[in-house]
Amino acid sequence: MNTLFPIFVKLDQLQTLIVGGGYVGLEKLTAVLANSPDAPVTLVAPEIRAEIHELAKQHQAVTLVVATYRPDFLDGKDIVIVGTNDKEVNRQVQADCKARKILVNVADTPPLCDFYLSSVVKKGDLKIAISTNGKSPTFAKRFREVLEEMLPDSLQETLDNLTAIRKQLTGDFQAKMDRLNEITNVLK
Ligand SMILES: C[C@@]1(CC(=O)O)c2cc3[nH]c(cc4nc(cc5[nH]c(cc(n2)[C@H]1CCC(=O)O)[C@@](C)(CC(=O)O)[C@@H]5CCC(=O)O)C(CC(=O)O)=C4CCC(=O)O)c(CCC(=O)O)c3CC(=O)O
Ligand SMILES: NC(=O)C1=CN([C@@H]2O[C@H](COP(=O)(O)OP(=O)(O)OC[C@H]3O[C@@H](n4cnc5c(N)ncnc54)[C@H](O)[C@@H]3O)[C@@H](O)[C@H]2O)C=CC1
Repeated sequence: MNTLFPIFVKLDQLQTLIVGGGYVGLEKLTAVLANSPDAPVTLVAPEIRAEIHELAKQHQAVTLVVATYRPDFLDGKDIVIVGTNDKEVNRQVQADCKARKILVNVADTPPLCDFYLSSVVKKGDLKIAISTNGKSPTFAKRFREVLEEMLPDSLQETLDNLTAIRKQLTGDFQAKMDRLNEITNVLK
């Protein structure tokens, strides 16, 4: 049973720290910015890949720090993603986060994660997050591609129309809900 509880987090309003500036750091920073381009993210590592420098240039709210991890990097942080090539460092960051009640993801160590990243399907304002409970990230990626292919671009128009109708509807909560259920019945 997949007991993970999915939520959609407003990273724009939170402070994120990524520890590690290699392939994993790049992958996670890319995932964050693809969803939340203006999120304030600090990435710390003694060596930072050129692609990460490129990304940081395109996203004003990203700060790169060339340094080895120290616990004070956690000051003021809400969420941490760690993926260095030093397992001891990863474990230390995780322990420091737990002590401060900061949510932490250790990229290649599921048991140490408070949350997992998901595969994300996007069609305009519609966003679908996929989890395989850590069983197969590759399946999640492929299934994302299938759904992306399947969903029509006109979905955004549908959502915009429904927003307009939703704003115009009068009556009590139940009446509005009944009307919206009726209108969207065609989607089934
Ligand atoms: C548990 C989790 C924790 C977390 O990282 O958050 C985790 C863990 C691990 N990933 C590993 C490997 C790979 N991960 C990917 C890709 C993605 N991994 C992502 C999430 C997650 N990965 C979380 C669970 C998500 C779920 O429930 O499905 C995605 C969805 C989101 C993202 O990372 O942004 C993103 C796809 C995004 C997209 O394209 O849609 C690929 C494929 C590729 O890169 O093409 C490979 C190689 C092939 C393979 O192994 O499948 C390994 C083995 C490491 C090793 O062998 O050393 C572990 C550790 C382990 O399993 O023990
Ligand atoms: N590359 C991949 O797609 C995957 C990698 N992994 C594992 O994840 C780990 C990281 O992989 P990569 O990013 O590819 O490694 P990498 O060698 O490209 O990068 C490692 C990064 O960690 C940083 N680092 C090392 N010590 C640090 C410290 N004390 N504080 C802050 N940063 C520090 C380095 O400066 C570098 O930026 C490896 O152990 C690898 O086995 C697991 C799954 C997939």
